[in-house]
Amino acid sequence: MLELDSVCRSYSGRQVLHDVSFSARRGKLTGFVGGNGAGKTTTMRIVLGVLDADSGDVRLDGSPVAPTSRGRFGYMPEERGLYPKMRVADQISYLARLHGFDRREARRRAEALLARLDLTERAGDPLESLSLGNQQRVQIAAALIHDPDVLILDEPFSGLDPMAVDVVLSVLTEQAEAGAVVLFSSHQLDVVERLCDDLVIIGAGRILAAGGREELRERHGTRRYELITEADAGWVRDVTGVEVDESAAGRALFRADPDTAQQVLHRAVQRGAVLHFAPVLPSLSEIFKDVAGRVDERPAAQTTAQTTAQATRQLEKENVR
Ligand SMILES: Nc1ncnc2c1ncn2[C@@H]1O[C@H](COP(=O)(O)OP(=O)(O)OP(=O)(O)O)[C@@H](O)[C@H]1O
Repeated sequence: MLELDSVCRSYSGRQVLHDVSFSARRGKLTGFVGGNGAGKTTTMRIVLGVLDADSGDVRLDGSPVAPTSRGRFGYMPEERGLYPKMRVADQISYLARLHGFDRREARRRAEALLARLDLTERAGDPLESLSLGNQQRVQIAAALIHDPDVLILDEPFSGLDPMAVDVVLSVLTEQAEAGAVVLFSSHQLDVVERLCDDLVIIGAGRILAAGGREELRERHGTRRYELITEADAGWVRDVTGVEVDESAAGRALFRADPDTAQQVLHRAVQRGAVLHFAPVLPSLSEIFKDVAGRVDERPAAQTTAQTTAQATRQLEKENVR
């Protein structure tokens, strides 16, 4: 498990990370979500050791990350750093050689990985002649060439078409299933929601929420209920304690406490056949708005202390699990 514990960082006296604490489990895909400037890249660079934290710790499997273990880290940076004029396969096998593989093994690894990423046909072309989406797949190959134990990717899915997302996802999932930590940042909440097991939400340099996807959906946001009946469901609007968000003919999507929701169900049964009744958990974008909104509403002086306490509780819960 990769753990960050109270990591702080400032640039020129301006603090951009405030007691950042979270963990990413081996075998799982962990999505690191936040808006522009939230602190994702800074956090990832600290994990990789290319940037120092002002305070706090980064641990892998309970021990501080040593420079030698960082050799088993793979990184796909936000600013893509490959050689535009070099042929794709040459580039990837060159990186493999830098990781210590002999020429034959480096070539074998490069070919296998490019095939896995559907890039065999482009293996002999200069990188710059590929579409941006295909260049991005090459970047992913570069991060994976040495079978990293910890894989950190900055926006790996941005700019990929849905088929490419699926290809990259299956490669990352294989890496996680082989026991790696896989942490990637993204702005695309819908993509992260679909792909990740675990989520970490950061806003203005503070961890706002962290945990398993379903656990977060249970814990945050507004729980709603969906009722579909054969009869008209317009009467739901008149039930005390109910706020209807959407209604059409036999369907109502409403907010209510659990007891009131049960009352609605009983009344619906009395009125006719109930085709469907179920709680609707919030989407990740609803959770994101909920937790980000709550931070914005806090007085500035309270924010750090409260968020730290919240992040610590989350970490404790995760350690218990
Ligand atoms: N080298 C730097 N010098 C000064 N400030 C920096 C530097 N790098 C980042 N920052 C600031 O630190 C904050 C966090 O930036 P960071 O790049 O970590 O965010 P991010 O979540 O990755 O954003 P994005 O999604 O836009 O890439 C921002 O306010 C940014 O302006």
